[in-house]
Amino acid sequence: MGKYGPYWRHMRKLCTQQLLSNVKINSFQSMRKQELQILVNFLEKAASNRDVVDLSAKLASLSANMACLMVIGKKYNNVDGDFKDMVKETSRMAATPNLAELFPFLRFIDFQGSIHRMKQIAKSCDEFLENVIDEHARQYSSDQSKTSTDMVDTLMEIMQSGEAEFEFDRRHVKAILLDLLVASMDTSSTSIEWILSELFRHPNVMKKLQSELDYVVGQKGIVEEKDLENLDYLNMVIKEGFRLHPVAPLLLPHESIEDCTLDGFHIPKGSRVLVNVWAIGRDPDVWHEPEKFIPERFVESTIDVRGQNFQLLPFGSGRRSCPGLQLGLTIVRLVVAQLVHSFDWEFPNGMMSCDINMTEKFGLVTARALSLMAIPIYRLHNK
Ligand code: HEM
Repeated sequence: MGKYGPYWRHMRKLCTQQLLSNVKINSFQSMRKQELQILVNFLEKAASNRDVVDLSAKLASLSANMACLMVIGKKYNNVDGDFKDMVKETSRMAATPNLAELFPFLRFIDFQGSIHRMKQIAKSCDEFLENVIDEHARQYSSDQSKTSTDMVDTLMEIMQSGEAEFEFDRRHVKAILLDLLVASMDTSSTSIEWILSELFRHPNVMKKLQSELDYVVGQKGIVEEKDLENLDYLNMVIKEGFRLHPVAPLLLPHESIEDCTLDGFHIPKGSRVLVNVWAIGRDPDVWHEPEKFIPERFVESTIDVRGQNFQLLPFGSGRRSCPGLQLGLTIVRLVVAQLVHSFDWEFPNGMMSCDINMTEKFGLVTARALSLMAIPIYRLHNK
């Protein structure tokens, strides 16, 4: 979301107060329920056929559909293919080391061709978002009574009302839309994949979580968002998953805004600072048996993921921390709870759960290197 300053502060305030507030997030609750139900129906069918499911692909599609419905009002599956490629390419390019940052003279010859490619992508994104805004404007003029639904509607209302405290036109709307889409698409699904992978590898933890779900949710089958606050063990599982697998292992690059000294190191103002939250989460000076997945370590612990406890920072901390934390946490907790409550899981070719490959693929969002493949077994009607 750009460099820290008055512009950034206005944009951040707009995002947190208008787009990612609890009221706004709750207004998308039924959409989340509907999308999750589509996945559960698919998995029930796969269970009756004993089909192997590519959970990574299914979760990516669920999370992208939720993000696109919320931001631009249509499913990712119905968006044109060019846009999907652009989003993937933007994340890939953002994670590719750029030599021109170390050797500024290379910027003029665009040694890696990245500047040229970024300009092409920016142009295509711009065209796509212009179309999205035009479509919304057309719908609005043909149906004045339409109440605000997706985030484009909200942003256009702010733009047209002229009530923004700062200059706010189409350029700003497009910038916010792109940020929200890129930031929300892969983060939730990748977190869910890692947490499920750990649960698959730890059948005792899985059983304990299913017992909690049976007790709190019962046999009604559907986990409601209001159930989440009563699922203490689920919360521990989620924290432990984020500790071992923060999806942005180096957060986003930060910049020091004043000179400071840290552990005897002088860090001049204007330095690029990368915070290795992956290493912090596995630091043996901070965590007992850090490589092991033990949700019980959070029993009677006040450590949380919201940026107050520096040993666990999957969403960053402070003014640049993730503004989508509440939404991201809701989606991750809801989807994990539902998939664990409705199904037991087996693995293809007689593979044992302890053999699930946990290799990481480095990127802006660090995902599993190999897709998570599993066979769902519907468990509720057996009880
Ligand atoms: C489980 C899901 C998510 C995780 C783990 C996550 C994690 C993060 C992290 C680590 C950062 C960088 C913080 C830093 O550098 O200090 C970030 C930034 C950001 N996130 Fe999230 N995020 C998630 C979901 C979302 C969602 C759903 C949205 C919006 C709909 C969102 C919007 C953003 C934005 C706009 C930024 C940039 C903030 C800035 O530049 O100041 N995130 N996120």
